[in-house]
Amino acid sequence: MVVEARKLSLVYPTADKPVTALSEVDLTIARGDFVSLIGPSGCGKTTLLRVIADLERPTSGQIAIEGMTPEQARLKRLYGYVFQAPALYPWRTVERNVMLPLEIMGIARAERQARAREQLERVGLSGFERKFPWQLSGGMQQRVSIARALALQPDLLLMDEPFGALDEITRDHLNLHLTQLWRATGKTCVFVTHSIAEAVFLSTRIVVMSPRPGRILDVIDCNSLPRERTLDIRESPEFAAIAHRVREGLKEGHSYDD
Ligand SMILES: Nc1ncnc2c1ncn2[C@@H]1O[C@H](COP(=O)(O)OP(=O)(O)OP(=O)(O)O)[C@@H](O)[C@H]1O
Repeated sequence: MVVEARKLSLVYPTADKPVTALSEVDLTIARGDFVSLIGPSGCGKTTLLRVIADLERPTSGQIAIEGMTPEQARLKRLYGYVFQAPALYPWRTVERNVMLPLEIMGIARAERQARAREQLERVGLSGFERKFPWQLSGGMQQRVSIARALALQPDLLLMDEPFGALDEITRDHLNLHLTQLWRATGKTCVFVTHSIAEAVFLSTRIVVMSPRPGRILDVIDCNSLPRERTLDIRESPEFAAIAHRVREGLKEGHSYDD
């Protein structure tokens, strides 16, 4: 298992009263899975992703990443993390943004550049190496941040609503791109989203979370959909059936506020 969490709880101590963000979460993620976390705003999706990434420590429960503690996994750079906003340095070119984590790791310049170019090609940005982030669209910037996460050659890719701020057409395009990239690389992905359609389109499994404190209400298998996904699968009855089950799960948690 790439991720194994047992009875994971996390309470944020705040000035007035403690906030329970996660409550007894059990989750296992196998190699090559694409798992989406979906749930209402504030239900603890980002917190769960941050616990996997060792950016937060759980208050109780256990979590292992490839059999290691999250800290060991972080130090071994087993994961790449893509944030909600692209978080690129405006004074660095696209290529030098992708090279930055490799620079920090002390990787030689030639290798850094080769890896950055390879990953930029993977996300369809060959030819943009020397541009600055502000010369690119929002969708392209987010592809740069995916390339940056991939440049570390992680086993696990953690993505926190990477396409949330983009228009629907760009989002469709990037979803298609991401599913192709996932198939080509065989990476394990954990993806936070608010969008039912996006979760169904991308995932092998969807984890439906309750409003705060975040608990897991349902884990939905998406393998009735073909592994190779094209945008037209969204018109299929299998797609509709899975989307329906996600919606029902969210409703059960009294969280469906559309
Ligand atoms: N550092 C913190 N200190 C105190 N409370 C926090 C902290 N970080 C998050 N919270 C609270 O914990 C709960 C879960 O937050 P989290 O960001 O994990 O939710 P989310 O599901 O990712 O939300 P969204 O979909 O809006 O991004 C929220 O109520 C949030 O206000």
